[in-house]
Amino acid sequence: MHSDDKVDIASREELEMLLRLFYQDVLSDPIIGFFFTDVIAFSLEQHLPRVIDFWAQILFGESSYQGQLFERHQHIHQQAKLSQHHFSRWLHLLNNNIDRHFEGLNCTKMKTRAARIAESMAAALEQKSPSNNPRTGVQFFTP
Ligand code: HEM
Repeated sequence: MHSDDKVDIASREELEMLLRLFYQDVLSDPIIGFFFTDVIAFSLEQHLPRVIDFWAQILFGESSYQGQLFERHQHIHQQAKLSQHHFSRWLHLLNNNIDRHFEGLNCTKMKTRAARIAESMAAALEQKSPSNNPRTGVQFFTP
């Protein structure tokens, strides 16, 4: 579907607009909202600059992101398991917000990269998960 009133994500201002809408959905979401409201003491205003840096690096080639992406999510995962259906929901909300407001190459890039990062993050967390492996029955941590 082509729409003339949509533009590509081309600046930090547009990233901020998109991410504010995304986190508005995330925070009130019945499936993943609790990670942000109950599991982590989450502050949107503290989080936004880091997440804008993160995406500006991927989309605009800035070298702005200084964070610890995996460690942050591993910390969450240790308190409440981040499962595949949480990642699917997160991606769904992101893709929805991108498609509702923007259109173009950076949109495709953001959706593709998000899916790839989510996949590798989920796989890495699963490996370190403090639970039984359902496929092999191997117990990684003794109670
Ligand atoms: C179910 C999926 C996810 C949940 C529930 C989730 C939740 C969170 C939460 C609660 C934080 C704040 C952590 C803190 O302040 O200590 C955070 C940080 C962050 N998340 Fe996620 N996240 C998910 C998936 C992703 C994915 C797939 C990406 C990237 C494609 C991502 C990118 C980020 C970034 C860049 C930060 C900032 C990290 C930093 O401070 O350096 N998240 N996430």
